[in-house]
Amino acid sequence: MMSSTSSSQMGQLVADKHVRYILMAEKKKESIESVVMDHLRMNGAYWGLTTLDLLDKLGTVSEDEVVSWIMTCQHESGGFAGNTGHDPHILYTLSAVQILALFDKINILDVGKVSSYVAGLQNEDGSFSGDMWGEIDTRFSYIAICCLSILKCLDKINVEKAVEYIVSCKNLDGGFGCTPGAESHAGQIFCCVGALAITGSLHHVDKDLLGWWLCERQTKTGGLNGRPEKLPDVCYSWWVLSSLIMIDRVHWIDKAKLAKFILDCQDLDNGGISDRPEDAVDIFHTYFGVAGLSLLEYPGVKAIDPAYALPVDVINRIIFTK
Ligand SMILES: CN(C(=O)[C@H](Cc1cnc[nH]1)NC(=O)OCc1ccccc1)[C@@H](Cc1ccccc1)C(=O)N[C@@H](Cc1c[nH]c2ccccc12)C(=O)NO
Ligand SMILES: [Zn+2]
Repeated sequence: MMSSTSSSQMGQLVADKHVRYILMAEKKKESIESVVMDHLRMNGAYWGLTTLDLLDKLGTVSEDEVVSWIMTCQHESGGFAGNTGHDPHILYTLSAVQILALFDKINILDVGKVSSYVAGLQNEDGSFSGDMWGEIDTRFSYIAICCLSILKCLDKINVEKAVEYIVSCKNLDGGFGCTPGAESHAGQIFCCVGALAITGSLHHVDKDLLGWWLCERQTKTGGLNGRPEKLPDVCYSWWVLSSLIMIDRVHWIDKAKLAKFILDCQDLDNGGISDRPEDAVDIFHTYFGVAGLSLLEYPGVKAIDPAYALPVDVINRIIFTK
């Protein structure tokens, strides 16, 4: 395709190209990468649709088509699978609930059934398993708390025990790991800080100690990495930045340099954003790049809630209406 971009577009968000990239990806169901990601399709739908909404283009997709596909992924247990006919998992149940929230269609759910599926995954020690096979990870604590909060059913779990378990995963560096004693990782820190923020328990976080670990993630390129000595990656623009915002320490990083890093990861011709400059783009990094720019208040991108990972107008509609 002839390159239609001008040099002036360098350092600018080519929003329309990203919209077209996402809509094309939706259509290319049989493409190799979509087959590989087949079991994650519910996550992929959440990434693509939330990006479209952040760019104010959710209206370009057929709501009925998406919603009816989502419902074909619901299991009799109430949980959702990553694709039609696959096994239910807490990961995909959150994505399904988040997509329905985008379309203001939570009301088509049997909320009791979905919330019982999620609440049923809480263990004696307050932790959460991802599905019936029992794997435990603080990622699942976040997913359960975020999902039940959107469904207004947090009373179905033992929130105190859930918080107690998350705090038991705090490390001496102020960060959090996937289980008690596990190494701090930006992704797990987002999950634990997000869950504590939603449950009003951020007093358990040492904001200066954790803020220091997080701001140290910024490399000389302006990009953020997930652990010391690692390469920067656009998706950490979400895991690290949303955590810094939730603990009020975002002024400790250079926001302009981070925005430039994200913009330099765009494919200016075909749309999409990659994990780092010159790499192949994918839906996952396109979402986390646009969401990162939203957290940086980039012009033309709607505001996203750092804890719920949904547009602020969607959260306001849920939290402030009965
Ligand atoms: C399975 N995934 C991953 O392992 C990615 C791989 C990666 C991308 N860039 C560097 N590595 N890593 C990843 O998601 O790590 C984030 C994370 C967050 C919290 C705990 C553990 C890991 C990616 C898919 C992927 C695979 C390969 C390349 C690009 C995307 C993925 O589906 N991640 C999921 C993990 C996840 C699902 N639900 C969550 C809720 C909260 C936090 C994370 C998730 C995600 O971020 N969904 O929104
Ligand atoms: Zn990444």
